[in-house]
Amino acid sequence: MKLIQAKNYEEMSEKAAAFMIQQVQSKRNSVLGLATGGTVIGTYDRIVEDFKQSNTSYSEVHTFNLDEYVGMQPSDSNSYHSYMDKQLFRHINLPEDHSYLPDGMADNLQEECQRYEQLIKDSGGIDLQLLGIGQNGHIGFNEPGASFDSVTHIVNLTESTRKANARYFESIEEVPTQAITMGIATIMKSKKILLLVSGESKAEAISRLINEQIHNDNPSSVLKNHADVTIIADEEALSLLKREQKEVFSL
Ligand SMILES: O=P(O)(O)OC[C@H]1O[C@](O)(CO)[C@@H](O)[C@@H]1O
Repeated sequence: MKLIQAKNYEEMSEKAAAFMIQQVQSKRNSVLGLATGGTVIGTYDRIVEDFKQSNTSYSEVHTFNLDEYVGMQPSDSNSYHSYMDKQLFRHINLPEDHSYLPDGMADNLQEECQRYEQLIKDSGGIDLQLLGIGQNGHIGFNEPGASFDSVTHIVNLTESTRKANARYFESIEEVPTQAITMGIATIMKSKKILLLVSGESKAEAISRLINEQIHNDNPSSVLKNHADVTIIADEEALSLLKREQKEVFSL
């Protein structure tokens, strides 16, 4: 794992956008794995700014999102379909039929999981997967206890994740109880992984990822088994790590 330290959220977002843009510029038909949530919004903003000012083209790129809520219409403002459209897709020249998210409204959710996993395989696999991390160490919606062998599947969301995501809804009761998520094995098959971590609320999660043994109690710890992971984290997120620990991984 490599660690790139950033001063704050803005600097983390700039560095992350530069990393993603570099991927697309070096391989025009990159397959990108994308995440939702608060952490990655600044990164998408900067990718959009760059698109407006430069020649970076997304016309040959394909994207696969990590997850989507079960039982939520794509048109619902809280769906991850809506989030991606609002934050990124409508602002860049990514063809409409090049972006994929799981269909949380599918009649047969099991079949939908298999179909999604197959689509990723058929695309040639993900070149660069962007990840955030949950306070409990989740990646995608792979909650503590998730099997490291899991592929795309349906999950029951933990109370802590529903609480953390309730900020986007009127009340916690409205937060869905299930989601479809890429599994840990799906994520680990990506050729490169970029993990973004920002703020004090994630300090414990990143400290556990670096300090603890690899165990499925902490899903993010599996990333230590991947050959090409870059973490971009800001000072608040790194506040529980000692200087020597940061230096071991720093670029
Ligand atoms: O960036 P946030 O909002 O803290 O969320 C962390 C992670 O949890 C999720 O919301 C769950 O999938 C991811 O989308 C995100 O990367």
